[in-house]
Amino acid sequence: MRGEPPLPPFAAIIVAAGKGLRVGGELPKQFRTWRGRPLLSHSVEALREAGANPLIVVIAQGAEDHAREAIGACDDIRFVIGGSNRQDSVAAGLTALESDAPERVLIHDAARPDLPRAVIDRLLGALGEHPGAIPVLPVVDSIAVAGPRGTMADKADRETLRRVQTPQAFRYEDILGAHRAWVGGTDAGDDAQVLAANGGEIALVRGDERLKKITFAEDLMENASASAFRVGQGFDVHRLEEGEELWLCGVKLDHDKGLAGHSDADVALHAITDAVLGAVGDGDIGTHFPPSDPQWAGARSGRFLEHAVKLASDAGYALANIDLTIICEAPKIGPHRPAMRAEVARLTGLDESAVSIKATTTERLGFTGRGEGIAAQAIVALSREARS
Ligand SMILES: Nc1ccn([C@@H]2O[C@H](COP(=O)(O)OP(=O)(O)OP(=O)(O)O)[C@@H](O)[C@H]2O)c(=O)n1
Ligand SMILES: C[C@](O)(CO)[C@H](O)COP(=O)(O)O
Repeated sequence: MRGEPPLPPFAAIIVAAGKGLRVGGELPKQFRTWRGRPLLSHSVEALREAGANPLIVVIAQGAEDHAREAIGACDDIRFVIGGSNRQDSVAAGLTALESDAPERVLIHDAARPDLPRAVIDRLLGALGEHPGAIPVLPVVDSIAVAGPRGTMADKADRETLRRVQTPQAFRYEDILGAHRAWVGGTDAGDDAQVLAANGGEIALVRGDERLKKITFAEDLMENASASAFRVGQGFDVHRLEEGEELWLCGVKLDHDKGLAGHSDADVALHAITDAVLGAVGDGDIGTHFPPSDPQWAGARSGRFLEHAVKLASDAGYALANIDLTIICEAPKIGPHRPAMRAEVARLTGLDESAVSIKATTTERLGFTGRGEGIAAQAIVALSREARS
């Protein structure tokens, strides 16, 4: 606990059943890494620390494993399967609380990971007077109403407008009744709109800029707007064994020994892949392709690198250059350098001039010197992709 005084009892629902289409990528944004750990885990921790009980996390069908992995120890959390839109997911969470019948409930987007305790305090405080309370921020830009042909149709008075965040706080019976009574047809933008449509008055309390919603790929990157470049480094070692194939940079080399590993053990591509993942702060090769997973047995490592480059692109970054060093006594890398360079360029979409492949020995010292294994290290630079 952070040492703040206890709050009156309240339940909480975190909706995390969305697809994260605007962020893109295979893994929905709530399970992606933000500030070093899964996005979902941030709101879970904030609400847990504030004393939310029960704490419901609404997830999509089939997402249980991702959710458990994201949250870690989760005996105190109830998972509920959500619906095809946010409103249905909230309704599923509210229904799951029926037997608990809490007095108050906070409804929060997993997509808003930085949840200050002071906002929770303000919201619950406002519930003394009102059946609902939401955190809002002023609008600081002037507002244009867009017309059908991409021209300005009208202006709006920003003084009366507010940006609405979550969590949103409600008296449970009121918000449950309002969701059940909803006849709005189209999706409500949020739960305050659902309660207001049923006659409930909503208090506006001060929100917090930190509660920004992660909506686009660049939002996942800390200080993304300020960071035009990213740098990552990767290092890997594989054992040389007789009877194995030797793959380096996606090229098969003739040699009396090959590298052993779960995949094709291409130590050079593994180092580059880890460097790319490091540059975007998205785990390492084992996070995305666990050695325990049989589907990666014998896999071509080019797939790993292509995936890492795609993740970087999803995060708004393009590879700028690669500098790789392969450390071994034999085979000689020089004769294979052009083929390796061409293959790495093909896998990453880089021009060959941006792919440097160097080799060195360790003067017969250590495991590489004794020919027991090959090591590789890579540094990559990424630059921000221009987005419209
Ligand atoms: N069927 C849905 C859709 C959304 N959400 C949740 O509602 C919150 C706000 O939605 P949004 O930011 O739009 O997330 P997504 O719907 O996942 O994003 P996108 O619209 O880009 O697909 C998110 O925490 C999301 O997981 C949900 O629980 N169930
Ligand atoms: C609920 C919400 O976060 C309040 O601002 C917002 O309406 C969610 O919108 P989305 O389109 O589902 O991201």
